[in-house]
Amino acid sequence: MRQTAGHEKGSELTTPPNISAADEQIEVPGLSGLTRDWLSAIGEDPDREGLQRTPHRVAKAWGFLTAGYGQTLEDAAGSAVFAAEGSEMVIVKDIEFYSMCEHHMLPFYGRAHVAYIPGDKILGLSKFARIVDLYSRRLQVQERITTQVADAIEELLEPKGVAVLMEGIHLCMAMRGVQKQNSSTTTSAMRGLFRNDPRTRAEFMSAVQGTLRNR
Ligand SMILES: Nc1nc2c(ncn2[C@@H]2O[C@H](COP(=O)(O)OP(=O)(O)OP(=O)(O)O)[C@@H](O)[C@H]2O)c(=O)[nH]1
Ligand SMILES: [Zn+2]
Repeated sequence: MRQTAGHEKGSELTTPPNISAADEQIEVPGLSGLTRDWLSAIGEDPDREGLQRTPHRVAKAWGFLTAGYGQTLEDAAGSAVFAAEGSEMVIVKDIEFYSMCEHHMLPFYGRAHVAYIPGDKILGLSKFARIVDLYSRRLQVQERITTQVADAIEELLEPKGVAVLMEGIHLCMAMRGVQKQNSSTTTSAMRGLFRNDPRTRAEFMSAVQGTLRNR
């Protein structure tokens, strides 16, 4: 796996390892040359004015879109595990995500909803979004992101239950291939009480229901 250090980060190595706007400036090594070839392969002239800087822009954009490869769960969320303050369900909903499908390298995007029931530990709220980004910013399938987010929360918090629900729109199904503009895909991972107790699952589903696709 590519590491952040391979991104020619230079003096920025001292900055916190969170994904930030600075990551956008880091080119994936070697990608600009490949992008030049790609442009030629599709019949473009990589030297025409509008495309001259495109290989570098693409290499930077992909540095951002795949920044998750250079991060660990500890980097993303390890600093904000605290002693529990209660044992009621916590729901962080409407976390937008953007990812790239591993089959076509085209975007899919949507919203993630994450809930857990604490055991002895709780997590800083922003870290749920950081965990979603950590696993979205790679080549992915939606099911795997969903499972990885649930696994990560279990690993960090050992909670009584975890629920992750993701709704995604896949451009590989809209702008090419089957060309279905209105379909969306929902994936879920239910663990512990969310799997075993129908009332807990129902409480979560009703909390996130209104937010599902209506756009
Ligand atoms: N399960 C799953 N499938 C996905 C995801 N993203 C894209 N796909 C699917 O991956 C499949 C790849 O199918 P293939 O038949 O190998 O590729 P293809 O000929 O380009 O397929 P079409 O998209 O049907 O034209 C397609 O059905 C995509 O819709 C995802 O996140 N999860
Ligand atoms: Zn695809």
